[in-house]
This record gives sequence, structure tokens and C-alpha cells, in this order.
Amino acid sequence: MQIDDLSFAHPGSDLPALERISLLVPTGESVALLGPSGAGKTTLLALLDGRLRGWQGRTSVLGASLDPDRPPLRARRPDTGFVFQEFALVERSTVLRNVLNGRLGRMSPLRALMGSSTSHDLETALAALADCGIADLAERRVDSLSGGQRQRVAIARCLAQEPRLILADEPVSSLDPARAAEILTLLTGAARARGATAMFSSHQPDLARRFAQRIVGISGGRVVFDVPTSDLSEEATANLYRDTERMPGVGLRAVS
Ligand SMILES: Nc1ncnc2c1ncn2[C@@H]1O[C@H](COP(=O)(O)OP(=O)(O)OP(=O)(O)O)[C@@H](O)[C@H]1O
Repeated sequence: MQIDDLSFAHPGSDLPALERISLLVPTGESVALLGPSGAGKTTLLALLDGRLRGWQGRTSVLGASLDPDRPPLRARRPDTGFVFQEFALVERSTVLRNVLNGRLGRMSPLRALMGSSTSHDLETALAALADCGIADLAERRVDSLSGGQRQRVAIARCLAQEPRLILADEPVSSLDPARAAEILTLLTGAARARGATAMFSSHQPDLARRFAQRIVGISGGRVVFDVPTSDLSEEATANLYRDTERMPGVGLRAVS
């Protein structure tokens, strides 16, 4: 993944959410995005997922340039998997049906429309459930699950998609420390086993250090540091959360 001089302002906003960001992420690396609320982490992940229009700069994901004016080609979309902070699951469907939804982008448009999966789709979904340790939950409805179980379903759905890039927006924000470590073990382990690149945002520097090979600090839409995890100092992390003066958006500026 290569990002050069990337800037973006949300529609209707005068302030940039991302400002002149440049990053180079080698294939297969696990990267954590750290930064205070409103720093731009979600925006960057959404942009890399091909969901935002009208940005400036150059961005190449999995060897193909993203176009600021149009969404990625349908054929390329399943290569990037996204784990949403709020899971984005179909609450009244079963776990298996949700995980099979991860296969939709790999089906022909007609099959996807009819929701008819092949035996390969089913095998892939079941393997993803097993990898996430929730094979026994396959027939349970999502609305009967705990937060940690839902998070596993969201990751299983992402893995069923067979992505080469996994983007995850605060994947462990609602979990206790032990569950959070389990989920990040799962996410980064699955990415490594598949040779996939992983990028996740977090508010927990300790977990980022433990599970990412590279840590990118963002504040006020800018990259403040971009270092191998072993080079990240406590001071740099502390400063990242102290430095809120440049934060765009309401309610986030340092009060003088
Ligand atoms: N849809 C939107 N419209 C206008 N401004 C937005 C929108 N989404 C985010 N922003 C603004 O863009 C900036 C970056 O927000 P973003 O959600 O990317 O930050 P973040 O680092 O993910 O924060 P958090 O850790 O709280 O999730 C903020 O100033 C925010 O208010």
C-alpha cells in the first residue's frame, strides 16, 4: 500500500480530516493506527476501503491505484475486507448467514442477487468460523450473542471474503482486556497466515505495540510518527495524546 500526499475534507466541512498523508506499507505487514478521537483514523480506513470520493493525492492499494472520483472496480472490491467498529452484522440472521455474506463479492452478480452460495462458499465460510473459534455458533442468531462473539462473527465474515488487505476500525474497543487481546491475536494471526496486510485503529497503545509490526501515529489528520513497533518510545505515544491543538472538528480542541 502506498499513499502519497493524501488530503481529504468530509463534504460540508472546511477543515481537512486528512492532511498530506504519506505512508508506505509493505505487503503482509500489520499496522496499527494510533491517535486521539477525531484524529482521522476512521476516515483513513474508509478511504483505503474505497468508500470516499473527492480526495487529493495518490493512493495505491494492492497494486492498483484508487480513483478519487469513483469506487473500486467490482472485481477488486473483495480483496479488501473491513471489520467495522459496530460490527455491521444482520442481527436477525444466523451467524453462518452473516459469514456467508462475506462471500457475496466473490459471487457472480446473479448468484449474489439470489443469495445462492456454492459448496466452495459454504466450505470457506465454515473454515472462517472454525478459524475464529465459533463453529459451534453457526446456527445461532446474531442478536443472541455477546459483544466478543459478535466481533468474532465480524472477523469471520471478513476472512470468508478471502481479502488480501484487512482493515479494522477499533476492532476491540468494546471488549475487556483479555477478550481484546484474543481478538487481536485472531485478526493479526489470520492476516499473517494468509499473507494479508492488516491495518487496525486503536486507542490502546499497549495492544498496538503487542500486535502490530508498525505503528502510525495520527493527530489532526496528519501523520505524527510512522515507526517499526520496536522504535516507538513512550514519549512519542504520550505526546500523541497530548497534542490535540491541531484537531479539526468540534469539541476536540485543547481548551485554553
Ligand atoms: N461524515 C463526516 N462529516 C463531516 N466531518 C466528519 C465526518 N466523519 C468524520 N468527520 C470529522 O473528520 C475528523 C476525523 O474523524 P475520524 O472519525 O476519522 O477520527 P478518528 O480518529 O477515527 O476518531 P475516533 O477515534 O473518535 O473514532 C473529525 O474532525 C470528525 O469530526
